[in-house]
Amino acid sequence: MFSFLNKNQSTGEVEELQLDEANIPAHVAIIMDGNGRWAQQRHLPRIAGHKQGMDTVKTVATAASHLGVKVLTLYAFSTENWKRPTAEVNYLMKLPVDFFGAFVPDLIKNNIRVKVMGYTDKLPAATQKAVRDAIADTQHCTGMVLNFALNYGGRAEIVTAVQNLAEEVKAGRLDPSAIDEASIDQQLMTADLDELRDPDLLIRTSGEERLSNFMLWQVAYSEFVFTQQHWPDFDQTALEQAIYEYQQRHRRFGGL
Ligand SMILES: CCc1cc(N2CCCCCC2)n2ncc(-c3ccc(F)cc3)c2n1
Repeated sequence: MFSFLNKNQSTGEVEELQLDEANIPAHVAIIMDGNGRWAQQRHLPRIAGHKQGMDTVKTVATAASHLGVKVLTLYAFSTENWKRPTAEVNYLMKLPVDFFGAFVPDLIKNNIRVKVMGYTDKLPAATQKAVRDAIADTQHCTGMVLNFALNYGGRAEIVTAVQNLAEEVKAGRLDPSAIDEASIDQQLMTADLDELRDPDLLIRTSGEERLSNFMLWQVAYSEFVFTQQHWPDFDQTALEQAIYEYQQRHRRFGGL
């Protein structure tokens, strides 16, 4: 059992809650929202929120790994984020470079492997190199997979999958009647996660209750937990609270 202290929202009392170690979600996906608002509330530039948010990535990845999560997917940059101010996009594109220098040694100590899904060929060369280095330097790790969604969009992912299948049909290698859910699963960017492709739990921080084009196919059966704190304020306790909420919905009572 993992126990943690929780402030009861209705009574205000602090209570000790337990997580069921046998019911930890294998794949947790997080939409890391609220970085800009966190900064603005402190009269800081928006990029200060992104920088603080990167520290939260390390805290939450370490906590998830210790809890026994097998895949942690983080929505770091969407295909829509290119519309943000140029200065902010340029800053964001440097974060994987900073991450690689600052956090990869700690990830290796925690046996955490970095994976990235998205249209990374559209990223600046220095960003692509940092991503390749983070993947290469952690590929020997056998613990939790830390999967960054980078220049990722759920609809674009499905369009690419359909285009690939259409090419197979056009080449005479696939009959349309043979296309099923498994065929599409195999064309998605999560295919190499095998039976851990689909998030068991999707968390979105900062109060918004939207998917924002994230893993649209894979979250078909996921539990959604929306939390109020901005991503830079998210921490191990917030993760434990979200998993506790997930477990209340997935009460197994000893069954499967
Ligand atoms: C390129 C956009 C971006 C933004 C970002 N933020 C900003 C958004 C939300 C808060 C977290 C910090 N992070 N944090 C880690 C990475 C990262 C990505 C790939 C990789 F291989 C290693 C690290 C990252 N990438």
